[in-house]
Amino acid sequence: MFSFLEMTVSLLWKPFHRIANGRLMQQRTMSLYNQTHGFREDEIKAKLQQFTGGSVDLSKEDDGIGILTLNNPRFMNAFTGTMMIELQERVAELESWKNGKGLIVHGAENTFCSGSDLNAVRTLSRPQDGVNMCMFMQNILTRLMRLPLITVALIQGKALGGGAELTTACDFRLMTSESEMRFVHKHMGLVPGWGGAARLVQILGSSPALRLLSGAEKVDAERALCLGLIEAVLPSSEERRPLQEARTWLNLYTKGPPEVIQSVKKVVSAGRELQLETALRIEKEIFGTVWGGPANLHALAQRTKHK
Ligand SMILES: CC[C@@H](C(=O)O)C(=O)SCCNC(=O)CCNC(=O)[C@H](O)C(C)(C)COP(=O)(O)OP(=O)(O)OC[C@H]1O[C@@H](n2cnc3c(N)ncnc32)[C@H](O)[C@@H]1OP(=O)(O)O
Repeated sequence: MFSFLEMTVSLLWKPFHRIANGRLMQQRTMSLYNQTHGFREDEIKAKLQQFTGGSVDLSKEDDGIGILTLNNPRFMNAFTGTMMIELQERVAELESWKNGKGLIVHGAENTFCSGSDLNAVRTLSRPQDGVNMCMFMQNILTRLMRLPLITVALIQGKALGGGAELTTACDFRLMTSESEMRFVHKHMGLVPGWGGAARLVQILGSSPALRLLSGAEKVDAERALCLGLIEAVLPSSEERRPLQEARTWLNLYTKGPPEVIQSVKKVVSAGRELQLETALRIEKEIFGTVWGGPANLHALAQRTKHK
């Protein structure tokens, strides 16, 4: 089974870059699981629709930074079934955001997310229901991870279970000093199912990942920074200022035209997921979409000195 980017390489690279970019986007949105894996998306969505409450809100700002808010604070922003479906819809919107450069994922009312809604989990207790929900969320979080945007999880309060897994699907994580991440799955007789284990190993290496999963250890901001799980501990812990601090941090990496920022993320995604030669070919093709482009020609005309 070819990965979405390896299939991209097999495409004839046409001189009309917009066609190529369009195909790149199409490949990016291809799902990990489909009917050949026994995944019946309509069936799982019909089940998830029964578990209502909360919302996943998206604000696409003029500066190219999106704010994705997990909004179910009465229940610590736990993911209801309808929130899982809304997350899929928001990710699809972001995949086609031409002026997008960055995304901050956070929770409402000073806490991140406490994982799946346990009321839904108790009802979806048949093994196949769990596997179907797992494939549904892995499809979404893989598409989130592959967005051509620089993504940051802003962790305030608690990121537990699937909430902790969601943070690993972002490029970066920022925590406030009183926040906590915890992969509690072992205490539920489970392992991560939304892809959090595989991504945690990629982020930390297998030994630290095994400790956090087998110990279901509380990870505070200081320890997360020491592990390399987060980029920075934000100075403020009250409700609203951390979001501004996260925007300021993200702005350090999203200065520039959207097409350039998106291309930077695409070449890094290729290097992160693909065999070297395939990644090199993708890099070459993405390079071809920006070489001689408006940003490149403007920079050349400026005789810029990078002091
Ligand atoms: C693949 C992973 C995925 C899965 O297996 O499907 C999962 O993520 S499973 C869920 C894993 N998450 C948890 O087990 C967290 C459970 N919650 C807690 O441990 C605590 O609530 C907390 C998050 C540490 C917060 O504790 P506290 O500050 O004491 O607040 P409360 O416990 O009173 O919570 C307030 C309110 O919210 C409800 N709540 C919290 N988390 C969930 C949840 N995941 N699902 C449903 N409801 C949740 C909690 O029950 C309280 O409601 P009331 O009891 O009605 O007041």
